Amino acid sequence: MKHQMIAAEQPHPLLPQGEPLPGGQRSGRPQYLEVRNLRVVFDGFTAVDGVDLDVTQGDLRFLIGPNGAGKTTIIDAMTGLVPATGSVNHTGTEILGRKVHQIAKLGVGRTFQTASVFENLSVLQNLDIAAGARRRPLELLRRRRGTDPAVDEALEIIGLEHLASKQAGTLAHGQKQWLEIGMLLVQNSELLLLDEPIAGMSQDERAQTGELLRRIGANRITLVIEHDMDFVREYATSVTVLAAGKVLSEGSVAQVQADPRVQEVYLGTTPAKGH
Ligand SMILES: Nc1ncnc2c1ncn2[C@@H]1O[C@H](COP(=O)(O)OP(=O)(O)OP(=O)(O)O)[C@@H](O)[C@H]1O
Repeated sequence: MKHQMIAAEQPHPLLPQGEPLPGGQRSGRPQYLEVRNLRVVFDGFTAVDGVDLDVTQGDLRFLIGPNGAGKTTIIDAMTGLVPATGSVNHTGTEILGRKVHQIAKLGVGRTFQTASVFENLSVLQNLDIAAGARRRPLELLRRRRGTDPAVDEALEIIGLEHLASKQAGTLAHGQKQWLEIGMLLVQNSELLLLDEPIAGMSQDERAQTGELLRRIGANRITLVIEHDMDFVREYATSVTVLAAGKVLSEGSVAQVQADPRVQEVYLGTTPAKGH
């Protein structure tokens, strides 16, 4: 299937703009995520214990921490999957307490550890369905007359143009994850919450995913949960370390790695006196 070329003189908001930077965009009015005192309690067990987070558009923030630290629960709370208290502000709009589909409509997109694509449909059909979620009636009418530029752009960005007509269920593990990310792109998700996107990937797929995150992270707010420290070192522009439901440390990769509290949590070493 032939896809429409993207006119260079008409950049679409999906197209990458530069590279992610520590601290995110510093000019204009960047979008932001501001989490305050986020708390999730399961039957008396506090899984997320008063978390504050600030992430600016253009920053590629990684959320790391030992098993059970509360990383996935934070994303679940932000996307309406578990009840929480506190505040989650997406560029001036409070999203905590809203329903899952309302949060998605407010530009918040997430992926799961296991990709959730429609296995029996083609790559293109998956993207088309995702795009349908954001189309207005006029756009739906226009859609019937040709391909949706946003779908073509997403195919290009995730590198699956050559597999557009392939059944999603037959894709390699990494390709499914990229398709899921593509589905968020066509929904115009401005805030991306990605839960261990490289889990189970080959070395090649990891590198390609890292480059994909760089391409899409430059003009979005991106929070990535990750365990693989080599990947974090390579691609994070900033890191938040979580332990026992609380933020333990935050900063550049070098800063958090040098933090004795982080070393203690990861390696069980005793922090030096005075820290
Ligand atoms: N639905 C639930 N009911 C009860 N406890 C839960 C529920 N979901 C998570 N927990 C508990 O909350 C804590 C945080 O879990 P969470 O999955 O957020 O950790 P995580 O940092 O993402 O861990 P991992 O890196 O292993 O995925 C864990 O102790 C977990 O057992």
